[in-house]
Amino acid sequence: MIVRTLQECEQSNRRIVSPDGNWESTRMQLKEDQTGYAFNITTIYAGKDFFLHYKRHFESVYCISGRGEIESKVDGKVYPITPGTLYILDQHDPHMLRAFEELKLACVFNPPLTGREVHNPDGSYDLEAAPIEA
Ligand SMILES: CC(=O)NCC[C@H](N)C(=O)O
Repeated sequence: MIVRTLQECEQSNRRIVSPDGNWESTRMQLKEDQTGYAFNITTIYAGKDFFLHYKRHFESVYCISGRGEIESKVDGKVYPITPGTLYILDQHDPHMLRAFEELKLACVFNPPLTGREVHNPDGSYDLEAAPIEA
């Protein structure tokens, strides 16, 4: 069994701040845990509006707090994000993410993140980013 707290993870190199200034994410569970998926607590900063496209990952995102929306760039549909909303990117869907207020999100990735992923210019993550201790 592995037990970690958000507080201890936030105070370690598991907390990644996006260089584009849009978000930060605390990587609580990673590939090195050998479970086949990763679990992160992500904060999207208020007012941010940006493009994401996980070409090599599936992601499920559960809203804990805040208010925003997700727009599919496949069909243009817009879905509100409020506490209790889960969106599942099961088709590697390109999308816009908008935070009207700061969003606190619980995010699961398959395949698992390796540690220091930040977005490529095309909105994707690489499959093997540097580990957190790098
Ligand atoms: C919702 C989303 O994908 N935000 C970007 C950060 C990501 N959740 C991560 O933890 O790397």
